[in-house]
Amino acid sequence: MTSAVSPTEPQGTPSLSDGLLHFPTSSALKLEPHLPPPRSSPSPTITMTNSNPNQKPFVTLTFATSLDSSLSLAPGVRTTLSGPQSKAMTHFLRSRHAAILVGVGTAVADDPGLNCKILSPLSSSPEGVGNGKREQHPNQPRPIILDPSARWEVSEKSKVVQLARLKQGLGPFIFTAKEVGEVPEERRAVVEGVGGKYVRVEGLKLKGEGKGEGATSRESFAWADVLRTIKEEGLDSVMIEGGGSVINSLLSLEQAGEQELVDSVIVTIAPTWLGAGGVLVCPPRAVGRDRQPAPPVRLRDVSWQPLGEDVVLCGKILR
Ligand SMILES: NC(=O)C1=CN([C@@H]2O[C@H](COP(=O)(O)OP(=O)(O)OC[C@H]3O[C@@H](n4cnc5c(N)ncnc54)[C@H](O)[C@@H]3O)[C@@H](O)[C@H]2O)C=CC1
Ligand SMILES: Nc1nc(O)c(N)c(N[C@@H]2O[C@H](COP(=O)(O)O)[C@@H](O)[C@H]2O)n1
Repeated sequence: MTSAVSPTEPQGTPSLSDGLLHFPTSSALKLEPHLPPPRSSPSPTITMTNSNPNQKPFVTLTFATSLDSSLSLAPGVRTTLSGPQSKAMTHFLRSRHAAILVGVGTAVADDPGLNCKILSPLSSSPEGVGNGKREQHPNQPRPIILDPSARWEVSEKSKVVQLARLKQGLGPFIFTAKEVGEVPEERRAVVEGVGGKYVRVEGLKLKGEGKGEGATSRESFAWADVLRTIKEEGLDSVMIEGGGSVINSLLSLEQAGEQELVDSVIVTIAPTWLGAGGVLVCPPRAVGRDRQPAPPVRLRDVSWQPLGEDVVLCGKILR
């Protein structure tokens, strides 16, 4: 971790007095080959459904990791890994995606804002000399929370709700296996009151883990169903931020060569070891038909960009 920064403390950013972040154009240009096409207009408050729902959205897998592949010190502990410059990079990515997806574990642990705090390009410089005003970027991503059993106790106090109320972000779409009528009425009212909604995803599967005594099962959507639902909501691109269970389940599909869902991978690597007990990015190793380990997943078209004390790795999954 950086010299003066505690990983569990909120960290300083290259923000100006109003909290807005600046990401230099020169750094943004280096990311361009790894991004979806620019969004033409700000996200509408009411999303239009897509006329061609059969394709999937552009999928960017992006997260910040330590040198020992940890996303956080422990499950449920919000942990700062990105330094100021790479944090600004993440918020730039948020301006370039129609949606941002996290699992309910992250929503509960982090109470995230899931908005974009990048300065509007109309402000044209950190000092705001463009149109003379300093404004937040107009392209806000739609927060999506994967919450099959609707366990997230979203309320007026949730950061994502507060930001949407202030028009500094969009209301969340909560992907659940529940019928909308089964979701507690007060939570539904909060979410719908800021332009969000509960979205029922079909095709929930029970995944068994372990055998015999102590075996558990957990509910999981097929990723193809999640992505199709995102596209049907009129959202053409999604950045998948975490946490561990979301990232590992997505990577395990790529690892097994079962499905090719991820278009781009953008990882911030921070110069720190979080130690044992963290939430790891470590997908299960794929096994071939002969029961031997399958070739591991690798990135191609790789680029590395130092940002402050971190390095940002971009690539595409080698097919
Ligand atoms: N460093 C970073 O960039 C990030 C760090 N984090 C950290 O990760 C930790 C949370 O990670 P986890 O505990 O693994 O929780 P998680 O955020 O991955 O959520 C797990 C839950 O999401 C749901 N889920 C996941 N995959 C699903 C699927 N295919 N279908 C349906 N539902 C699905 C399930 O309900 C599951 O219990 C937190 O400590 C958080 O701070 C989270 C995001 C980014
Ligand atoms: N890029 C990045 N760097 C870190 O150090 C992080 N801890 C995270 N976490 C992700 O960002 C969310 C919190 O940020 P906001 O409140 O939404 O601004 C958190 O929930 C993770 O998804 N990311």
